[in-house]
Amino acid sequence: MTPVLEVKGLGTGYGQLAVSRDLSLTLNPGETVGILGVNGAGKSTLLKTIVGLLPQHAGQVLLNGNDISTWPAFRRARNGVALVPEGRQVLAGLSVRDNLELTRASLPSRTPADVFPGRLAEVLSIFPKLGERGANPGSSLSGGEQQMLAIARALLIAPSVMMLDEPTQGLAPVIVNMLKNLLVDFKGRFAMVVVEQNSAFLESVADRILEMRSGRLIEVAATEKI
Ligand SMILES: Nc1ncnc2c1ncn2[C@@H]1O[C@H](COP(=O)(O)OP(=O)(O)OP(=O)(O)O)[C@@H](O)[C@H]1O
Repeated sequence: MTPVLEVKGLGTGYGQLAVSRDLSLTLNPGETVGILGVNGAGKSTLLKTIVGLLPQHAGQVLLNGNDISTWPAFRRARNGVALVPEGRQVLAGLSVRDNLELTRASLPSRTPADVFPGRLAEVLSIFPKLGERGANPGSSLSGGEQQMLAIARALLIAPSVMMLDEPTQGLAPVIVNMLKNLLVDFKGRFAMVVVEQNSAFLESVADRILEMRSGRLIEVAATEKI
């Protein structure tokens, strides 16, 4: 089976600063991998590098066997690499509807006109609150609703791999539970990489858990207490 995502010997960092030197990660279609690690370990840097928001220092990123290392972020998104960023990154001054509409630009240019509205209807059926609040500014949403909006945007590109950066951060336990059920529901439809500090959450959604230590990814048993 060709992995949906393969990261080989990846070096990440900012300018002269190296964060990780030799990261490897293989993700099979539909697989969910969790990544734990202390603050500053380089988890967000890894996700941003995979989606093309940061230049890689070394190594390769392959999507369905194709080397996408030199592709800009928009091309990776058009080919199904989605990021649900840390802090949601909802555009506070735009309406909920416009936050969703912006994702239209992330679809390949030859996408038939009826595809986006069809996907939007499907996404709003998963998150009806976003439809009800469509005209309201992004800033009016609660933390949990903003997280749903961030996930909705990622779903609109029909991801083959969705990366979620600390999705439970700042959410009430009842919302974390809803989020857990949502991700469990997504499992198998597309691959996911979930970066989290909440190991119990990862244990309930991930097929396997890796820990980032000293710039490397180390496999840990799903049941091991971190
Ligand atoms: N824009 C930046 N410029 C320079 N260094 C940065 C930048 N962003 C992060 N770093 C540094 O890169 C390292 C890894 O940060 P990163 O945010 O990837 O860690 P993380 O594991 O995601 O931690 P957290 O859980 O706190 O988000 C840290 O030492 C951090 O200070």
